[in-house]
Amino acid sequence: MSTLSLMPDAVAVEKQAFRDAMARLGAAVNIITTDGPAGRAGFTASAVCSVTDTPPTLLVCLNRSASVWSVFDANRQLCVNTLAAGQEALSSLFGGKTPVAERFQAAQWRRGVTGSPMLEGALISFDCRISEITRVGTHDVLFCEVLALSRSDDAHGLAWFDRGYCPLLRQDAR
Ligand SMILES: NC(=O)c1ccc[n+]([C@@H]2O[C@H](COP(=O)([O-])OP(=O)(O)OC[C@H]3O[C@@H](n4cnc5c(N)ncnc54)[C@H](O)[C@@H]3O)[C@@H](O)[C@H]2O)c1
Ligand SMILES: Cc1cc2c(cc1C)N(C[C@H](O)[C@H](O)[C@H](O)COP(=O)(O)O)c1[nH]c(=O)[nH]c(=O)c1N2
Repeated sequence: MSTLSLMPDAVAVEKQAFRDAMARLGAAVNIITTDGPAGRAGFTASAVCSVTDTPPTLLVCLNRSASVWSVFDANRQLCVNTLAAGQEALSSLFGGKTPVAERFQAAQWRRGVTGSPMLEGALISFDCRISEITRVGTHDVLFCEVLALSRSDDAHGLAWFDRGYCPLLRQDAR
């Protein structure tokens, strides 16, 4: 077992060391979608977490160099579709360089209250308005107020861990 010691006088952690470290944090896999005046777009994100329940708010980190960035920035509404086990191919499609129309052709969608595409068969979908955006380094942190929820009760979860997909079994299936 190797140990990486963090020296008190360390000035910076290299980008690759940071990514290698972050690869050890398992996270849910989400397809973030939007539709509105600037058009429809979607991308895969693991950088999603709960902020507060009053008002119900989560955050999504979006790289400003992503082709979809300007669409999210203009529409100011989005849907976080958390993937279920078995939806790995959709994650790869929305996480690659595939044209946006092709990404959406691969699944069934309906409209949430904001008009953003909600994924049929998602583990859970959070339909949101973007309440605030903060710039940090290369990314925008999108704070999203949750306006509506839609869930699948029978599906198992999916995690991104160690640069690969891992199914997450619900308690009653273990
Ligand atoms: N937060 C993000 O922007 C983010 C998160 C996960 C994956 N990705 C992208 O998906 C692809 C595959 O990722 P991977 O996990 O197989 O290997 P990787 O080595 O690129 O990333 C390992 C981990 O580092 C973090 N990370 C990667 N790129 C980042 C970035 N630009 N900003 C902040 N954190 C970042 C994520 O937690 C990721 O799981 C890469 O192109 C990566 O950039 C981006
Ligand atoms: C598993 C996984 C997880 C993430 C990503 C990829 C994958 C495969 N990507 C990258 C993101 O999905 C990708 O850059 C977009 O699809 C935009 O790509 P284009 O610029 O449109 O080709 C990503 N990007 C981002 O800005 N925030 C994130 O949290 C994540 N997380």
